[in-house]
Amino acid sequence: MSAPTSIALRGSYRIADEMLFDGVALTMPAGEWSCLLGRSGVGKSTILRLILGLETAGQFEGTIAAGDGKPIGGRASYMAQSDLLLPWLSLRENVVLGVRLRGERPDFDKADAMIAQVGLTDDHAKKPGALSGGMRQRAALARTLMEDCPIVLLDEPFSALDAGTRADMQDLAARVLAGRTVLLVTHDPAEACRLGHHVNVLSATGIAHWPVPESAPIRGVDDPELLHTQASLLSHLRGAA
Ligand SMILES: Nc1ncnc2c1ncn2[C@@H]1O[C@H](COP(=O)(O)OP(=O)(O)OP(=O)(O)O)[C@@H](O)[C@H]1O
Repeated sequence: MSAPTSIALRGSYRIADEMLFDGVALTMPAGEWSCLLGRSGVGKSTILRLILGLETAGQFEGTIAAGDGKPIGGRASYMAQSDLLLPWLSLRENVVLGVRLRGERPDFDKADAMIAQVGLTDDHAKKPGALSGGMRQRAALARTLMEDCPIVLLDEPFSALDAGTRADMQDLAARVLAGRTVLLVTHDPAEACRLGHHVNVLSATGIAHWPVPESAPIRGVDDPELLHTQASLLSHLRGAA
């Protein structure tokens, strides 16, 4: 993996004549997890797509740049809200899809180890249509974690999981993605406070930086400071809704 880099996005975004957000300044420090929260429809997924250089419905005015000055495309992996699993491929073939698309030889030992870590060994030969929503999300997570990219953008990657599995998958992602520049979009204040080196709340008028506990992520689910921080963040989000 090449060295991680910081990423900064500054600007405004409108759809047709409607301003969606203005005066946004989002910085993702190199090698750390930045979390992005905000009410539904405020533009969180749009920000991920803008960073990746993907098409969006509106127009962005501003700058998006990596700290090392190099292009972002080609060194970022992306887990979208929809799992993007190909229905005609087995779970195992879906997990190695990125490698195949680059014309490289899949490392099936690594893929099988990742499938085991997301708890899907017994299901590796099934097609996505035979998996539950949570199983599909774990398969998509395994595919994302297989990629050896220094920049990782995750759009609600744990939203379909039961509470216990969610905590396990957070632990796994934190371990596998340590040292990478990660942007995690989530609606869950507990998740953001557990995983984030930095927590950002997006609104129509900009980004608020939420203070995180002094302990380093990933934080224990029963860390008292974590519980206090996530409660005050939830109150803030309710007020902002
Ligand atoms: N293809 C599209 N055409 C028109 N408008 C769109 C399109 N995609 C998104 N939008 C609009 O852009 C705005 C931002 O959408 P986005 O998906 O970025 O929000 P979000 O904050 O990620 O929402 P959520 O938390 O519900 O996933 C929304 O108002 C949405 O209606």
